[in-house]
Amino acid sequence: MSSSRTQPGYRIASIPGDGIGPEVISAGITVLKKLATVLGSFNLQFNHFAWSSDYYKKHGHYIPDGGLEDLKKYDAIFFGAVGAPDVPDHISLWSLRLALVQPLQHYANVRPTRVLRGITPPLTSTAASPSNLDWVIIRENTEGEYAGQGGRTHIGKPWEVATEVAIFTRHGVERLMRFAFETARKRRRKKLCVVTKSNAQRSGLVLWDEVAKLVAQDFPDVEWDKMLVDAMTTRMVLHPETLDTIVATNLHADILSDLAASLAGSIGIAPTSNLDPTRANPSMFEPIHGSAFDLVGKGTANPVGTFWTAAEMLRWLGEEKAADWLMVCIENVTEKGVRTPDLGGVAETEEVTGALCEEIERVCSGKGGRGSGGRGREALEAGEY
Ligand SMILES: NC(=O)C1=CN([C@@H]2O[C@H](COP(=O)(O)OP(=O)(O)OC[C@H]3O[C@@H](n4cnc5c(N)ncnc54)[C@H](O)[C@@H]3O)[C@@H](O)[C@H]2O)C=CC1
Ligand SMILES: CC(=O)C(=O)O
Ligand SMILES: [K+]
Ligand SMILES: [Mn+2]
Repeated sequence: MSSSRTQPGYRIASIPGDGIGPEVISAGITVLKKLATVLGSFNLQFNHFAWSSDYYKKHGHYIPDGGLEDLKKYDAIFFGAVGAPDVPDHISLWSLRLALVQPLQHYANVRPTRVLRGITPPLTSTAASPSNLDWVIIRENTEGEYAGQGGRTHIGKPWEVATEVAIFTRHGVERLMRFAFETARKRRRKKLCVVTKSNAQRSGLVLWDEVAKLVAQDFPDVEWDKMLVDAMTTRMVLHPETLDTIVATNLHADILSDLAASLAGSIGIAPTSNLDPTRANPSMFEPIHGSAFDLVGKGTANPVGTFWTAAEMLRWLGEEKAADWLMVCIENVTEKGVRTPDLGGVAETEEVTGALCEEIERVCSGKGGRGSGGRGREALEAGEY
């Protein structure tokens, strides 16, 4: 790779996947390359993997032999989405996304949500204002309801039986709870809400609660509470200011995090990090949304979720400052009103991407100033963001 002795370089495996995945990943790579060029403090090298539903239809598999081992040579994976109208969703999801996060032990799925500058959340009559909707949802990502345990017998017969067994291991729950408490501890409010359903789910979720309580003893500085998942939806809508860090099971957090993104504006803005916190394997970064067949080819997919994802990826790689600057530039663009239709705007994916590249040039190359609209480099260096 091309990194000089003084510059860190990162090898990124990009897997755009299906539907709008390639549209938003291409936008994300454009922005990341721009940022790396303008800052000049690190190098990024992208290698593309064509693993997708089209590839599956040609080859009979999503991940070729040795593919997983290849991926392990990269510093991070930049993923779009998987899912196509002519492949059953459980085949596509299990053959690509879940076929990566499980063996790569991406047990912590991290989903921050807040109201970006300039965006008016859809439910303006509730409390979801920028100052009080600022959350991180930690989703258990390798077991629970998506452990893959189950099966079907007597297929097609009237007496057919199908099982879908949720798996909760003490090891899996404990490592996730530790990660969640640590995340909460690093945030200003040091608050954690443990989402559960231990009234109806009387085994796995009872273990979940017990382990949360045990782990909490090691974090006396974190204020925590417990909430049943059904009631949690109302708390998110009506009392967002009472929440900060949230930990939930694979299924519960999958649902709550789409709700969270929409409360903050749109499913099109939110990022996801699939982390192996031990760093034994490269972690994987993707927007929260899926392949959105309904938007494919229209050029209006919101790329902001992928841009925010790119910032989270840089942060995980150790490029904290670049991540902060990218977020400031993203919010300068949302504040200017260059937005896709899901956010009430008229801009296309390409226009938002172009506006962000211009903003990166303006702010990060030192040309930006406080008076020139949005926030500039001086403000960044003064810590005013
Ligand atoms: N991580 C992954 O790869 C995921 C894959 N999927 C797959 O994606 C396919 C479609 O699933 P859906 O349930 O429809 O979820 P989806 O997230 O693809 O779309 C839900 C709704 O949000 C809108 N939307 C999504 N992303 C957007 C963006 N960037 N900008 C503007 N609007 C956006 C879509 O137009 C649609 O109306 C399925 O095959 C599903 O299995 C779904 C979620 C995650
Ligand atoms: C598959 C899915 O919906 C997710 O990972 O969020
Ligand atoms: K995705
Ligand atoms: Mn989801």
